[in-house]
Amino acid sequence: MSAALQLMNVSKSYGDLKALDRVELALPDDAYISLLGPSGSGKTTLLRVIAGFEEPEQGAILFGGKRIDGIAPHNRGIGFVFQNFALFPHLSVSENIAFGLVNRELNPVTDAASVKARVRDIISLVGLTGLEDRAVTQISGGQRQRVALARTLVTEPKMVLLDEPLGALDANLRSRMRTELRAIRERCGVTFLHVTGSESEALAMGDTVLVLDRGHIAQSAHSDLLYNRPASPAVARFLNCYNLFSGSVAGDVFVSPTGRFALGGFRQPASQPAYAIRYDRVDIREQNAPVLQGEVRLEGNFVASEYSGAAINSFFALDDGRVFEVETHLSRSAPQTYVEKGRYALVWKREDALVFA
Ligand SMILES: Nc1ncnc2c1ncn2[C@@H]1O[C@H](COP(=O)(O)OP(=O)(O)OP(=O)(O)O)[C@@H](O)[C@H]1O
Repeated sequence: MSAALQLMNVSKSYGDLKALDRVELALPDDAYISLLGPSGSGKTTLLRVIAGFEEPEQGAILFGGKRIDGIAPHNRGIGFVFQNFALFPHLSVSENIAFGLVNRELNPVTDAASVKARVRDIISLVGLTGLEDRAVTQISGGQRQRVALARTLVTEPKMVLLDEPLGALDANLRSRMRTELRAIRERCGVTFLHVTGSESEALAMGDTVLVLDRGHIAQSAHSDLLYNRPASPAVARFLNCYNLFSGSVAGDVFVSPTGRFALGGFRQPASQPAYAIRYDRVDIREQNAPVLQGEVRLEGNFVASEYSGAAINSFFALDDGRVFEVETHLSRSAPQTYVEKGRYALVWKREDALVFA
């Protein structure tokens, strides 16, 4: 796996604020990469530095083995798709797509027949055939998204950066466009680096998911690994599928203000000790149900449930006031009803917990 893009020790500050802090990164050729992080973690800044809209004050950026920091954005061979699509409202679908090709500084394509052929190919690639002459104000949000992508792809970039590309679409369309974007990328074979604040989008789309935390890469891993083995409590928190407790390890017990949990699960070295149990690894039982060998138990009062189609998420108030979440997949059991404020046992297997210590 060759590294198409490499960032070495890259930092970018705005005044006293370190938006990127010594970022180290190597992205492969021909892959879909998701970049996940909470608001303000530096995702957009990282894209802008790679694209050349911002220059880092420290470090080096290599693309295809050559240094590109200091080179103008349009000479980097990297395309950028903006969240709001940034289309020209007075131009048609094909005119929008042709614009970048005809007007680019480096190697503009001026021969009308070549422009037409390339625009036609790219329109077919992104699935817009039949809409060539339509004004971009008269197409749907998903179609506008494709025009924005086509406008970038027509210039044959070697990598495409997408800043929250599905953010402007409604939920239905967003999930359809996930599959579409992946399919388009596979057809054109260039690396997509897709910024998102949504953990489900990042996990669903990325061959690799990068997690950004306060300006540095907290983890870079395949979706599966990231989900099952977050590298730090911070990554587990962003994934929004773990109940997390801080505390410390004492022998074979994790001691937290909420309770004492017998250890037995995976241990991940970390500077901040924490205990994490995934929402979907917890059983909800009657308060007096027996606890089996190797199980860990907490008690909580039922607050509410939220139905999300394939699963139900139930929320319990623990005795220290914290909220504990349990996800029950409906393929595994019929929906249960719980008594409001009723007291229940929340039970999991020791080996299902992750311990950061
Ligand atoms: N032009 C700027 N001037 C000053 N501060 C900036 C500028 N751009 C970004 N920042 C700050 O840098 C940090 C990182 O911002 P960035 O936009 O990269 O985060 P993000 O992860 O993309 O956030 P969001 O998901 O909310 O878009 C934030 O604290 C932000 O306020």
